[in-house]
Amino acid sequence: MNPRSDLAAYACHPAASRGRRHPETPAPTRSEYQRDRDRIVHSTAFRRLVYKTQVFLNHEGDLFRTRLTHSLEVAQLGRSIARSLRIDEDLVEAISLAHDLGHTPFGHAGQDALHECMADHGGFEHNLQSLRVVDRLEERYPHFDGLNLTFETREGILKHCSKVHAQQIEEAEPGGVGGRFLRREQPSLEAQLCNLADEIAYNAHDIDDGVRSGLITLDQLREVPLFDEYRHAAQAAHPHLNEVAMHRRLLYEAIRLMLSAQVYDVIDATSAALARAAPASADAVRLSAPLVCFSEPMREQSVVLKRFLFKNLYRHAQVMETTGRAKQVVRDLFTAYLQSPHEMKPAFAQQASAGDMAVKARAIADFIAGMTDRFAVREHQRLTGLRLLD
Ligand SMILES: Nc1nc2c(ncn2[C@H]2C[C@H](O)[C@@H](COP(=O)(O)OP(=O)(O)OP(=O)(O)O)O2)c(=O)[nH]1
Repeated sequence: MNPRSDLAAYACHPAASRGRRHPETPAPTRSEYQRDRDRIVHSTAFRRLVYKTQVFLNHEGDLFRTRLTHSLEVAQLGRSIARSLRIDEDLVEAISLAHDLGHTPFGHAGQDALHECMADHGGFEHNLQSLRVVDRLEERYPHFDGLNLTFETREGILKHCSKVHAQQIEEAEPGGVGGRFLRREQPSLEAQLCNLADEIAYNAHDIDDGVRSGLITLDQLREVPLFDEYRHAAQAAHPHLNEVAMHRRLLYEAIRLMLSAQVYDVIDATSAALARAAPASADAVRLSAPLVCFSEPMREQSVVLKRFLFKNLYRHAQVMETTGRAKQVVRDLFTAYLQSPHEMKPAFAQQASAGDMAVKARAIADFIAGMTDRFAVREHQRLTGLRLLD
């Protein structure tokens, strides 16, 4: 091991990685986690994120977040916190950029519909699918499937996992990334940080996209104390932002202040938790509760913001209406490929015809999950003659 003085003892040190499933010669100039990050950025699944829904369907507007811009924002927030905590920024970046690779087209609507279609075949879950993408579905290297990422990046990607799935992963890969769910252990600090950065990022950008879309208003946001506090701070510091023509800048400034406050809060609360727990190694952070955390008041405020977004944006009638049509597209695609697997790309068609019903269903789920929104819409039109989404 080659300890790096910029990293704390509790950080994941790349030279002490638990390694890759297929051994490879180390890169001459890059750390193992840099190499993971680079593999993710060059993957096909990563490029597809640009045309995948975060909340608003991809065709609804060019300026809304997509899974790609969301992942970049998570990486940005994660890296800046990681540097302050002296944990590995490259690992945080790799996990952040890969955490949503398994998302279906049409965001939560697509995932829910695919989960229903797969009810008799083990279901569908985007976290498991993200791992499946980096472990199996990417086809880029001569001697292995997937990207052959390090244990630490793969473990960070698998944010949630049921006991049943964890057991299956553990049987296939003893001592692997499923084990911590069976032992009820937290992952590395880098992975813990990505989970929180994900939440901070989407809470902030969904306010921005929600107001941009007109589905929520600045006035409504008065009921969210976290946002309201920084809106008032922005108005007090810059009175000209009260003019109606300046309201977009007011929104940005309030979000900017809110983001900064959350970042500093995580740094302070986590530093205090680390000081109390005093973990002497990367393994010593694997406790039952996360060490990367908000302070209690910030956590409570963040929950209020989340609830507001859920009620007023994610369950808005207009979002629900497109959600219904997006689910129909996914269900119809699944039915069409079940009847005619040869309509899929050859690799998936071949897979579907090579096994029993469960193998066939999984091949169809993999094919659909990999689609971008617009590819799914076009494919649906080709197979059904209907255009449900424009
Ligand atoms: N349209 C819609 N969007 C939702 C819903 N629930 C969450 N979202 C939005 C909020 C965020 O922009 C994003 C977060 O979803 P993710 O799938 O990335 O995170 P989630 O916490 O559901 O899963 P995760 O813990 O990351 O595995 O999706 C929903 O029911 N409908």
